[in-house]
Amino acid sequence: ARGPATPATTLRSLYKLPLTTARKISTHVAYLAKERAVAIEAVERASQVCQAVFQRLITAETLTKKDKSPVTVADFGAQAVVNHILERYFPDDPVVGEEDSKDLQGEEGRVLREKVTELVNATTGDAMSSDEASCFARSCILRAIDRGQYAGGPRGRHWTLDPIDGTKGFLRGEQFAVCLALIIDGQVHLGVVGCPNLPYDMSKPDGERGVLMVAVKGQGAFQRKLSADSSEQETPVHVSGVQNTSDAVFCESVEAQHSDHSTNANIARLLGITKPSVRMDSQCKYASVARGDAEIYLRLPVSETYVEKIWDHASGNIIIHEAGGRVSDINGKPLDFSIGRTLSANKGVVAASAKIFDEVIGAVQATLAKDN
Ligand SMILES: Nc1ncnc2c1ncn2[C@@H]1O[C@H](COP(=O)(O)OS(=O)(=O)O)[C@@H](OP(=O)(O)O)[C@H]1O
Ligand SMILES: [Mg+2]
Repeated sequence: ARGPATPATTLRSLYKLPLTTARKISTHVAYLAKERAVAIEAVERASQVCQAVFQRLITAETLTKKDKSPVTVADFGAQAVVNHILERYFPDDPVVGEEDSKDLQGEEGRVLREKVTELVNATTGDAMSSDEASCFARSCILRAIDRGQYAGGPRGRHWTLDPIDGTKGFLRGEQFAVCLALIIDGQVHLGVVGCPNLPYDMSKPDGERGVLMVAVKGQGAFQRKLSADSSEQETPVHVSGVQNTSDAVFCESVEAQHSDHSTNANIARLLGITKPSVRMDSQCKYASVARGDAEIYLRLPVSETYVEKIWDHASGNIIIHEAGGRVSDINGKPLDFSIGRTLSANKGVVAASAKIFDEVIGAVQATLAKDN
């Protein structure tokens, strides 16, 4: 007698495949399929929260005063939305998130808490039941944000979230990203980066903006239009085919405190690079290398004491690998996501297409040896 239909038996009858082949394909297709879909939904919703804040709260006045409060509202709102969606579908998965609810608590946090609650309800109202919405209006918003307090580590699965990566870029109306990744036994298995201000096609820099990039271990990296409906096509992305480093473009942080521009420039010189660097905030730099807009991402540390955070690199790391590139620290050591909330075993970050990666690390090492 026939048993219930499984993904494998469905594929076998659909495509007239031998069962062994259908089984292989079905495992491949199904691996983290639910996590992938939920992560995309969460990043899309959080990106909408950020864009709503940008439109409503950022004014000429907040910019001239260098007022950071709009980004604070968006940061908390985006983390609340992502954590809420993750809890609904994966209640047992802990989250390592950048924010905690301290600043929203008690009488002192009341104004900010009300702003965040109002924002989340306005942007996600249609996605929430009335019970959920009224829960958000009470205390659930704080609880959702604080689901991000997990310590991380080498065992089991956990998510890591940067609700707004590139806060300064966000305030300037330039590049920022919503970044969500799934880490299993210390390795990144799924990464999503939402880049609301990144042109969809770099050959048309003034064209449509908003890119979502996604990668699952072993399945390649893809981009789609942010906020596209789910039937919209995803297209695979690949790193650049440039073989000669002198033809390469490199990208780096906008902020000189986050990455050493002068050391980056010395490395570029050694590689024969003549084109100016592309300065861009956030993990959009990883997305740019993944789809071949640039060949190299250099993040040479400025401070001896700063330790990189896992949420600033996890999604970008898997997207680069799945697009055919490589990522390591400045000594060529893979980024170690198994330690906890930080990348304490690594110093700095270098990402490049696989063909030129060894040469880039060689130039990084030679430059550092000369400087010391
Ligand atoms: N000292 C120091 N060194 C290195 N990195 C630091 C440092 N201080 C902060 N950060 C982290 O940098 C994140 C943003 O850096 P980016 O390179 O992505 O953007 S930027 O161009 O520098 O704005 C930024 O992420 P967000 O806070 O999410 O914007 C920080 O986590
Ligand atoms: Mg960040």
